[in-house]
Amino acid sequence: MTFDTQKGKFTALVDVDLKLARGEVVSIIGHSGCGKSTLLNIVAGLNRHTAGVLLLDGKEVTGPGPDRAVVFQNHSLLPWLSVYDNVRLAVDKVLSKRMDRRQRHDWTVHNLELVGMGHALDKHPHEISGGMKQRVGIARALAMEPKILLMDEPFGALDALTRATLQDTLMEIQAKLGNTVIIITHDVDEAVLLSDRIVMMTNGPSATIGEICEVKLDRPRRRLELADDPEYIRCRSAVMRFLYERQRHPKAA
Ligand SMILES: Nc1ncnc2c1ncn2[C@@H]1O[C@H](COP(=O)(O)OP(=O)(O)OP(=O)(O)O)[C@@H](O)[C@H]1O
Repeated sequence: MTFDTQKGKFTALVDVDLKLARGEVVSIIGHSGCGKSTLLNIVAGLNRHTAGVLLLDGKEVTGPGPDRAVVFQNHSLLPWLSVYDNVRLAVDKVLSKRMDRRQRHDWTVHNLELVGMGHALDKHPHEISGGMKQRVGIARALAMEPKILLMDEPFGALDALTRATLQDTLMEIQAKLGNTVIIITHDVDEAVLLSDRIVMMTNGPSATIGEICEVKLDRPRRRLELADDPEYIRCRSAVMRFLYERQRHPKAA
């Protein structure tokens, strides 16, 4: 991925070769500015990659589409619409050919209930907490039945307790629905807790995949039980070593 900038060409990513299995949860971790969002935006179709190819179910994708829904760090809800209408808008846009009005209503409510927001359908974004807004954002993304759920630091702006609750919600939903998820995070514990694989990016410019850690922990995962688990500790220190030993100095890397 090369950007044209005022100072000339800037190569953000090179040779990123990654294949996800259906139902897999993969997190992307790396220092600030290494190109995580750029990579996610390529998958989302928001960035047009300048070389290489992106395949989904064997077909090339070249732009955004409802088969890839994004949850951003800052919810991106429409402030003038209720919680219900924020999700309903996406449902109407994506599913009106397949579902009649009644079904679209039920589907909207169902997805909000799935994330624990069934009690706040008529509230507006300014009336609910940051964690609740993220829940609505996740409901909106899930309601589009994407093949891949793309999450760009979805819990990064939340306090630690709310973050933990939402991580648990995400794991419960993923266990139920089998979603394929790519999640960007800065949080090593979050990466180990949520992921089947952790993709560690080298520092930019010309960032690439440095290492991949496979997390061989059974599901469901419970954070308290994991703290002393040898596999948890192994993955955690593998990521820490990568980030703070090998990729510590951006220039040298
Ligand atoms: N549209 C653009 N034009 C020029 N350069 C860009 C553009 N988008 C991103 N970059 C550059 O690409 C590099 C990667 O940016 P990106 O936002 O993907 O990093 P990141 O790993 O997501 O960072 P952070 O963790 O801080 O969010 C940065 O050097 C950034 O300045």
